[in-house]
Amino acid sequence: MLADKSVNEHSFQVDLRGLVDLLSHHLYSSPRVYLRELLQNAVDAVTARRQADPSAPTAIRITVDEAGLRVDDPGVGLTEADVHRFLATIGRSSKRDDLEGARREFLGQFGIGLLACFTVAERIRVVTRSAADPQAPPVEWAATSDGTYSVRRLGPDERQAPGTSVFLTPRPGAERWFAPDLVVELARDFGSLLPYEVTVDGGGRTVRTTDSPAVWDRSYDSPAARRAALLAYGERVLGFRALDVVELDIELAGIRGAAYILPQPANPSAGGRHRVYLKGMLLGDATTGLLPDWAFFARCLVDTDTLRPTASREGLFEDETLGAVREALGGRLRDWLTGLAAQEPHRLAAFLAVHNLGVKSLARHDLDLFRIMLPYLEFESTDGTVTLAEFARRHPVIRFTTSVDDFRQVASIAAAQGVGVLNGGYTYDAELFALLPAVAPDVVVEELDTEVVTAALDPVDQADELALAGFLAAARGALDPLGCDVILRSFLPASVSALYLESRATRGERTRAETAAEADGVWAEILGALKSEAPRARLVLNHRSPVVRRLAGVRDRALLVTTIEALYGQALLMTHRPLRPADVALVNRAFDDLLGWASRSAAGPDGPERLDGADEGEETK
Ligand SMILES: Nc1ncnc2c1ncn2[C@@H]1O[C@H](COP(=O)(O)OP(=O)(O)OP(=O)(O)O)[C@@H](O)[C@H]1O
Repeated sequence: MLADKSVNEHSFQVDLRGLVDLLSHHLYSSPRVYLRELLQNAVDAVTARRQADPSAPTAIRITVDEAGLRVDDPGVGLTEADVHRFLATIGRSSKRDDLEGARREFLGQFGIGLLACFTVAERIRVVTRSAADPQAPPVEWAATSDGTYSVRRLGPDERQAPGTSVFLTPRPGAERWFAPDLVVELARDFGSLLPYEVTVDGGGRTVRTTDSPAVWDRSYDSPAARRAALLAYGERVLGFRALDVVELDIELAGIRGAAYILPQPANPSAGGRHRVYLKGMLLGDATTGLLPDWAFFARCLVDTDTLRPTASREGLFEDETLGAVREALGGRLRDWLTGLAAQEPHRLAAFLAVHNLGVKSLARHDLDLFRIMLPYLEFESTDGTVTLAEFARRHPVIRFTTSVDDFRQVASIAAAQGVGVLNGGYTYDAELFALLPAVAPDVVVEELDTEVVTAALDPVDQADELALAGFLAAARGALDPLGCDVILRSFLPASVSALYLESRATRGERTRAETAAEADGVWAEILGALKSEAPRARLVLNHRSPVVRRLAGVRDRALLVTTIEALYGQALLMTHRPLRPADVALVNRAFDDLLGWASRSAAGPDGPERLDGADEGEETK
């Protein structure tokens, strides 16, 4: 193939000022990271020197004065050629030749970190002398934020010891980032776990800002002392006294630290926010992705040397390693939970009192855990708050509703008849009930059908039914247009006069019919075609109720209708469901009429008889 002579190869042109601005001002969320980048370079330089000379000094010193800030490290330093290669070339890093190896050893890797200093400095000056090449003279590199720099070879006496000093001159308006107290705070926040001692000189005092080895790497007299130290450390750094602390030590992934169990319920969708250090340097205190979603009840404080940072060093890079670490840490928390269940049930109970929801969420995906937690997880039921194990012992068939409304509708009635019902209306509960046979094969679980409740109610004697025949006929006539049948049963508690029962199919059909009535054209046709023969709703009148019994003696048909409408309304209200407009109108009318009756009977001298009298009846409608 002949080369196309009209095609010219070009290199990208870079607007240096724009690039410096982009990297220094827009990559990081706050200028405070400038100190982290300086510390990181100093630590990496010391590490690099100690690879060749394990006895090399390690102390890093930060000095703050009127001129600005200075960081001195006794690290590997740079030759003049290194300065041109690494300091003057954006995106080139000495720490990346052998990428995987470098990642394990060094904190930096992208070759852009130093530019973060331009967020607070107008000038960066580096004076450095190589430890690798003792004959090489010291060099000075000075750069300004407009993207220009100069390199100057220094005399051998201008810097004798190998290592590097970085000087920052504050940018006008950014002086507050150089206040000694703030510098101490930043050095502590980012670098308290760094492996080499860091001190800050400024404001007339010298402060050591490193606090290594980390609290989990120290030795203690007893496990109790260790636990107390971990808890105290968590309280100081995270700001809360944890319910419990779980040590995290995953050697393969180079992870050390602890998970602190939140003392208050956490929002499952908020995502875990963890304080993560990479090789002793703080990555962030709201780092996400470290634990599985279900473990939202824990906040971690960990140091790792395998996970990778994003370029801004403010988050974890989502890769396979992070996925594996997440799984391993999740495993640790699960082991802790199962361990508590087996050995310290009182502590488990305290945990569940706060984090019931998290554990339920987890148990849905983890049958082993569900089995272990079965004796401890609590649910609302007609027997009160119970564990599933307790409930199964009392009820051969476990029945549950899938909504809180359904539960309220039947709970007291079912309980009075001895039918046990669990409320599956709360988050995750119905899912767990349905999973129950998978962990307890001899348990029968059924979603509650209103038929079951009806069947549990005692039928009444024929004679009693006959005595109320007039009332029942009036009731059926009044409620038929509302799609509701009327039946008579005898049940406890006697204080409930009427019960409104509606299966889910009935409710669905009712919603369909209402929508069809409002819809027009094609929709009305489609909804019409979906019409089904769902069982009708039922108003179950309670023969044990004194109110219902007394109705047998009422002759006035109008009053009977008003009363049945009032009972229907009362039963509907007990279901806690939204009322249809037709129901609201009916309930209002019924209560108005009842008030009318009551006021007339109270006003008249022989009022009570009037309830049975036909003369006033017409006026009630
Ligand atoms: N204190 C120092 N001592 C020796 N070399 C240094 C020092 N500071 C910077 N360098 C050199 O300058 C290079 C660029 O530094 P820079 O901070 O911009 O990037 P990095 O540390 O390599 O990566 P990152 O962008 O992830 O921080 C480094 O790779 C290193 O070779």
